[in-house]
Amino acid sequence: RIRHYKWEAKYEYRSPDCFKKLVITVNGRSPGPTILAQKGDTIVVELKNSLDTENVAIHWHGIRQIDTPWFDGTEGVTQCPILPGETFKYQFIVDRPGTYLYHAHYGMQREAGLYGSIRVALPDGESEPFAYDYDRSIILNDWYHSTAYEQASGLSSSNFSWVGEPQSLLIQGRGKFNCSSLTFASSDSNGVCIPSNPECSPYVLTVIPGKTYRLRVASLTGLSALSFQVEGHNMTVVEADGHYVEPFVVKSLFIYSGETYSVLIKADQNPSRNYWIQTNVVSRKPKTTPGLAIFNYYPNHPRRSPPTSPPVGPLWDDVAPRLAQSLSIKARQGHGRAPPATSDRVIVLLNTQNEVNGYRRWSVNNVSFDHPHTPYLIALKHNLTKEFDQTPPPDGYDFKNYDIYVKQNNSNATTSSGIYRLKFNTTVDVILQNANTMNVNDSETHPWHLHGHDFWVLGHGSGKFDISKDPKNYNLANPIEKNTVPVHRYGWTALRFVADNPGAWAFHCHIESHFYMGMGVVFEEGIERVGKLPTSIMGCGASKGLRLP
Ligand SMILES: O=C1O[C@H]([C@@H](O)CO)C(O)=C1O
Repeated sequence: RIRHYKWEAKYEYRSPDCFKKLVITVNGRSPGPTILAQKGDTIVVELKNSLDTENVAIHWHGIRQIDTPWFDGTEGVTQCPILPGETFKYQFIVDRPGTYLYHAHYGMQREAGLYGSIRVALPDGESEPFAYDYDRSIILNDWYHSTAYEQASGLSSSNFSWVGEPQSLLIQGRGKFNCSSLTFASSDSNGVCIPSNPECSPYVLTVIPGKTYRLRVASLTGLSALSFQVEGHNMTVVEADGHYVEPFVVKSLFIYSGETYSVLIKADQNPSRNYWIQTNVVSRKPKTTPGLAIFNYYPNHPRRSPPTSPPVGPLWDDVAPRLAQSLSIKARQGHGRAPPATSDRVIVLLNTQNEVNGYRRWSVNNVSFDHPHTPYLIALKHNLTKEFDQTPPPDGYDFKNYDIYVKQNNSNATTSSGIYRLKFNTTVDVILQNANTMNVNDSETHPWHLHGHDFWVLGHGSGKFDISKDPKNYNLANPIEKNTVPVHRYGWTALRFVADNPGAWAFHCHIESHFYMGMGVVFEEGIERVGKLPTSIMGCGASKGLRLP
């Protein structure tokens, strides 16, 4: 079946957390419309860029784009940006059931509000390996009052200015900023922040007592790692990034930017009242008040505040329960695909914060990523070797001498547009190695997202990865497949994937500012197998004058 969508991306004034600012909407909404499809469907999105003075591109997060690597929506990697006034047609197959996302993938544009859900159902006649009565989706986000341009300019200036902590947390596009904390006097009179604005009334999830809900929870935060809880209710985790999870029960779910989970929640509490849905920041010292929504037991009034105070989430600086959750996520019995038993290549990626020529950057193996203006896919396919650095970045770092626990001076970092070229159909292990930042006693959580693939998560550990020892403890029996995974503070995460999807694929930290500051790489595989590129993705850099056969 073909599912045809006509979308228009536009800047509009909105007050998602009561503070009025320009938001990118899709057909008037942020989050945008949900794509509802069935496995095997073809999705066609005709996207009109009505941003007037700004380019756009949309990434279909978690969709592998098999046979359509040019519609991955990653500006600079798989396509040229879509110019103002133009309409671009994305067309791809959703080949797997599950919970996915879409969002802008141009500069720091995702932060402006262009994002939404993709929900792919099983084919007719097939059913999930768990039972539920109703299916609901929510996206968690963090929200800044500064624009993506202000943030990007601050990050890329030699007089570095960090984006800081977000002003609020949004649950399905709704949050609450404390308007009275605004310092400029005219705020209320000119309508910049109005606490009673219905746009910032809390999201309400209405449930029928006794019924079980499949809640698809996703995070697209710009910065924050989150904990998510429904007051007084347990959650059974059953899906992660489109794969069935061996069920486990949590009181709070840790979720990192770019991840999706399905949890089952039974409305089995006292039905005469409502409950809080709460999300709060973990891993960074929170300066943002928790986000709240209402878990409304029908027929209580949906706006009736729960009689209790919102639940308190886990301690922000306690890494142990987050690592424990990461280790609990395994493929559901009888459902996972087994990974290859061995790999052909091991790439260790050291994650560091660096100073490069006076600019604050993030790097992997001391190389800070800087993508060119001719998209890699086009440059590779058409042999435009001058368009990016032909020297690949290193497969490792100085394992012996690098101390991941200390603040380094990192004077040796460079920027590069070089990419990893993978032999087609080989098995690749990637070890994400975390380290100290440029501040003493500081290491951050980074959620890494891979385009074009799912990977098996073979292990997580604390400290420095030891190649002679740690692979012996890999989970090869029932590893979960995901497309986004965190590397915890001072820890490591081991992944395995098969380079079997011809194209050029970004792999990057899903923290918007970190990717912008160079925390990413690109993998190429099987470029010779990529079919004729559509001309619609061209028109920038050296693809402008390209003479096509
Ligand atoms: O990239 C970052 O920069 C700041 C801080 O390290 C600047 O000193 C921070 O918290 C980040 O995540």
